[in-house]
Amino acid sequence: MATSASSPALEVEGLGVSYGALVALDGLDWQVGPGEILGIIGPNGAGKSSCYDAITHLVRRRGRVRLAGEDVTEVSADKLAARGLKRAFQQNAFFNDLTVAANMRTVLQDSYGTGLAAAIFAPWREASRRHRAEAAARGLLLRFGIPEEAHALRPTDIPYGSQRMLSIALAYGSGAKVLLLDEPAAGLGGADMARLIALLRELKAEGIALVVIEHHMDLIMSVADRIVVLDRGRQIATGTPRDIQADARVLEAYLGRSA
Ligand SMILES: Nc1ncnc2c1ncn2[C@@H]1O[C@H](COP(=O)(O)OP(=O)(O)OP(=O)(O)O)[C@@H](O)[C@H]1O
Repeated sequence: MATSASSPALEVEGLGVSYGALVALDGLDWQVGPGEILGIIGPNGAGKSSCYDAITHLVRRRGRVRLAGEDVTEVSADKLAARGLKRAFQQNAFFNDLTVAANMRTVLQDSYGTGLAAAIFAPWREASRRHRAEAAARGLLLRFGIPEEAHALRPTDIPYGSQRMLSIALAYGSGAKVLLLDEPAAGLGGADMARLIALLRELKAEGIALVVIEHHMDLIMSVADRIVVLDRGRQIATGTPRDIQADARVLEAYLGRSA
């Protein structure tokens, strides 16, 4: 069996999804390594989100999924997250009755929680853990570019750019080996876009494997190491941003469709 040191961080082989008679995805084969950014692009309805649903085991699918060389095709979504495969969704998903800081603490709970017995019989330990959880949440929020003054607010009361960063921070949680991002740049303007690009490069430098679905071509062409192009559920091209920009099949998929 392949070792995790020599294996891709995430690999899909023959990945396919059908919704009833509709084949939304067929025969996808790609991999992403630690410290690499893989872009996934394609026209609306090409199958990009279905690809994430298939990887994270939210839909029935064909093919294999491997995480650090280990076949995880049959592993459930929550266990995949525990193994470091994390996903941020296209729509921001927060606990809206909690503050930004409390949202962050909630996703860190598994790493810092003590359980009921400890809370009752060793409350000092619980207090110390809570203090560490608060410090960790604050540190993560700052690292993801969410300023201190936003921490006590509700997520929907902070600027939209910070909401997008918060959704990535919540997905990252206590750490990720592979991070799947679905249109992180949607709705972002200039300064927020620059902040996002800097963050993606930081996560890459940390050795995280990033997979980024994106419609924003300038962003994906500037940050991705390689790009997979989907069209009508099929992987029509794979290569560097330069290869992809020169690929006639890609231009055809985006521009040349007559029907
Ligand atoms: N739950 C579902 N039930 C039935 N069909 C679905 C379902 N989810 C997606 N589809 C269909 O599968 C195809 C692929 O959809 P998907 O959302 O994966 O594409 P996408 O590339 O992410 O699109 P977009 O860029 O618009 O988000 C589309 O034809 C879509 O209508």
